[in-house]
Amino acid sequence: MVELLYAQQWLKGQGEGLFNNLTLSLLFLFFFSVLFWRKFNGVSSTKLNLPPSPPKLPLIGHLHKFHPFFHRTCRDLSNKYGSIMLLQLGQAPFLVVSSPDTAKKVMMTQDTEFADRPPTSAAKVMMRGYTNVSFAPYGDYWRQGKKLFGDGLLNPQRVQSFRHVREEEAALMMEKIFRYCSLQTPIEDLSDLFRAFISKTSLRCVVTYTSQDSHKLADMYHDVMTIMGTFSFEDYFPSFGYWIDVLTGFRWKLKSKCQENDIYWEQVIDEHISRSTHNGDKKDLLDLLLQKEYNLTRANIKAMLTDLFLGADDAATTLKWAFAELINSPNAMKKVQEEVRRVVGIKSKVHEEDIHQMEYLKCVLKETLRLHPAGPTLVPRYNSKGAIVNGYDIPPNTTVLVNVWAIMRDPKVWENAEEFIPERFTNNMDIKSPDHTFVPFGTGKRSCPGISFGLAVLEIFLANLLFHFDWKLPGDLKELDMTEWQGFALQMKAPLRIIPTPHSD
Ligand code: HEM
Repeated sequence: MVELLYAQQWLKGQGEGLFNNLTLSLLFLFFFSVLFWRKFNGVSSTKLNLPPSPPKLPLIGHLHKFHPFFHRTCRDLSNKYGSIMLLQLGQAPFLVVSSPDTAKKVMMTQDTEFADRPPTSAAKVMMRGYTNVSFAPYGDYWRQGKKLFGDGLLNPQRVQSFRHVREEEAALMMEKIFRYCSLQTPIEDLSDLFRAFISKTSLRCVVTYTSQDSHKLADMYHDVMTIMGTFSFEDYFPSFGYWIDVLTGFRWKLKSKCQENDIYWEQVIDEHISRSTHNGDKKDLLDLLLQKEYNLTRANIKAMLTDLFLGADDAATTLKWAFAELINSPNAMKKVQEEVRRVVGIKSKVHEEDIHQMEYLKCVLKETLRLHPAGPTLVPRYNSKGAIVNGYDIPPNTTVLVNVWAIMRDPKVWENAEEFIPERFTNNMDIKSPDHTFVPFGTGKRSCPGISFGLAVLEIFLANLLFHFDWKLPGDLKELDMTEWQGFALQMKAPLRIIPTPHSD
């Protein structure tokens, strides 16, 4: 029972407001678990050479060990049980990989064996039966989707073609901040502006024209990220968890977010179709997705659009961390501002060609992604068939978490691993290091296709923020609170409350 109380504490942290009926739910959980205990633990695993695993409890397996932050608990357990470790979370087996060598096997060498994604209740609903790219089962549909994303939006040539959109939106965000300066009060949360303007930039790249409100989109996706990261009983207790999710209100919340999302995209698509019959706008990604030859239904298209805006939210999250790290590291802030201002010189704003000369700015972003990867255990992988890794048997239908957060903070690999030191990247390390010690976007078949797009957005926004303004914390505050908050992405919990002053030189 003590263990259930631990679990209760943990679950409470996962989704505020969703667990009013938690006690009732846990009673159900206990009742059903007793019923299913024999069935799910009766399977003999004695013949298999399974990876090491901590002692587990009946019914809930290792669930009780989980502090709100998966990646931190996994790192602590891996320090004790090894860099490849099998956990049982409720009824679901999880493989946790925490060393560069084993990560390379799972993501590259044995890529095809682990190229699926696990079924999760949130992705099933939000992604209309896994018909987006990031949760699509490995196969032809996923391949076609990833290619369409590349051709229409994400390949380097397309990313380059959207340069004017990024520059315009960055300039608009600066205008907005200039207006705050005259008020002489702190901006309550600068990261709200990051999300709004990055979403708007992405929306303008995906669909050349829409009258829909992009600020609404930013808020909507922030909520989607939250609900995608909320604990679902069904994911851990597939045989009965659905009904507990109904009781807790999770299913209702999921459906209503999905409907809101649906209505938004329906309007964008309808408007796009009626407009493109009347004028000759340049073809955009939405045109491509609507082409008959690809056989995509409206539901498929909406799922794919959802994918892209989760990526935009990741970029906004990364910008917030980068900015916060700079505020807390005055030396790094001074150095990067000097670089940006030297390169831009007497021009009135940052242009993208300037960025090529901003080596330290790029180091700042890499160091941010090392310490605060948006996906600390990546998007989970899944093996539909049994596999062997490092001589261990991995049972079929295991969810695989590659703990890149732990790998990128491993003191055996990184000197002063917990400190923000952008200089460590002056060796021009690639954004995917071949030895797998630095892999914030994953590697292999399921790696992030949005790297060029995401980095281009981050660089121009950050450079502008550093060029135009000096920044200080309100009152006597010396440092920002860097406490994490885990939704679908790893976020910074505290708002970015800060005072801008226009830089005049
Ligand atoms: C700083 C920004 C971003 C970060 C840190 C990030 C990170 C990631 C990570 C860790 C994964 C999982 C990789 C794996 O499982 O190996 C991923 C997948 C993905 N990302 Fe990104 N991402 C970012 C921006 C974007 C953007 C801007 C887009 C699109 C507009 C995007 C689209 C995707 C898609 C579609 C997938 C799924 C790929 C697949 O399953 O094949 N991401 N991203």
